[in-house]
Amino acid sequence: MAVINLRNITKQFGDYRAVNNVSLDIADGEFVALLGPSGCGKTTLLRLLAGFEEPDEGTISLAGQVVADGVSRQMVAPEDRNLGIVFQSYALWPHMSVARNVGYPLEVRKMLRAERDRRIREALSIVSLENYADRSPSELSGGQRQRVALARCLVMEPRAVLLDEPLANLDVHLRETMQEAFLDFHRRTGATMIYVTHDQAEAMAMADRIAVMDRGHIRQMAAPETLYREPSDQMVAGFVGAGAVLPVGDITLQNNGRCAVRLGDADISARICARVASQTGANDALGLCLRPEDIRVDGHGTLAGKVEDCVYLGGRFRLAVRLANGHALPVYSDLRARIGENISLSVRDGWVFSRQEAA
Ligand SMILES: Nc1ncnc2c1ncn2[C@@H]1O[C@H](COP(=O)(O)OP(=O)(O)OP(=O)(O)O)[C@@H](O)[C@H]1O
Repeated sequence: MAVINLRNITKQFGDYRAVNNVSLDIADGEFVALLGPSGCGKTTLLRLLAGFEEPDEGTISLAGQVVADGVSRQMVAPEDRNLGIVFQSYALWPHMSVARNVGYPLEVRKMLRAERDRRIREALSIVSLENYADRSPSELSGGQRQRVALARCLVMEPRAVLLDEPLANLDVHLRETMQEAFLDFHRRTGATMIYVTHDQAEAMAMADRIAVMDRGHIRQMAAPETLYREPSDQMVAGFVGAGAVLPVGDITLQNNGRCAVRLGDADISARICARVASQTGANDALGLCLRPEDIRVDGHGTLAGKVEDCVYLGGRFRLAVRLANGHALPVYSDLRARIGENISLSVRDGWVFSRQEAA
């Protein structure tokens, strides 16, 4: 499976830059999610990779072969890129059995029957549908249909599998089951996978790395835990995970990549992004990202707030707390709290970063 390289890719529709100077390297066998709000350019980036769109600038290489070049206008056709594609709509033939749907791309290529049947059996087994070969797609659930679509791209032994919001049509329960199915597929095939979604939980659950996109740019590309703990800017901090980004006043640098931040009456010790550590002091360009698991409801805490909402999550409560400075903070608590109750919080960690966009 392939190494994929995008260099300075730009795609313009009229005077709107749907993809703006994007560079991206995807390793062999990696599972990468393209995550971002509606209209940020995820699907356009996937379509550029697939060959359905031509870049205005930049180059795309698959396993070292240039397949699109914005300067020379060199383009390898989608069918010659050997990429498997799974869409939101399953695009199965309703009049063909599951097995024939899966084997159809091989039939088109005139592959011999015996080899075709072997590959169909193997692909159906990978997606755990070996007992459904003779059914018609109308006799399957949405999740099973999506697994047929996965098996169909697998028989082609593609360089990589591109998935465009493949779970968007499924209900919440089935989405979780299918996340397991995709992870299992990834483990068993070692395929390079590029997965478009606007659902951060889905991206976090599956991807080795996530590229967070916003208005045509990649804001940050990192492992899910790095995006969550160390977002590079305000957009990423707000889009990935629960929590709050608060403006901070005076910041004093400490040792070991940490700093002291004044927030209301509380002094908080937080981690600080190396890139902005030189900008400490009174600085309203810096923000403090607080995640709920780093905050405790604590009679001795120094950060004061008032409970505005309390929701039972099973095992714990999620409180919406309004701080004296007017900002809202999500907090987890073992105990139920009354709406309007004054509570004190202690903060054991936070992350200070630049609120300005890096790009
Ligand atoms: N063929 C096209 N012609 C004109 N504008 C387009 C075309 N395709 C996409 N766009 C515009 O480019 C921008 C990015 O679209 P894209 O489909 O890549 O976004 P997305 O992040 O996948 O969004 P969604 O999650 O809603 O599918 C949007 O503003 C969209 O309207």
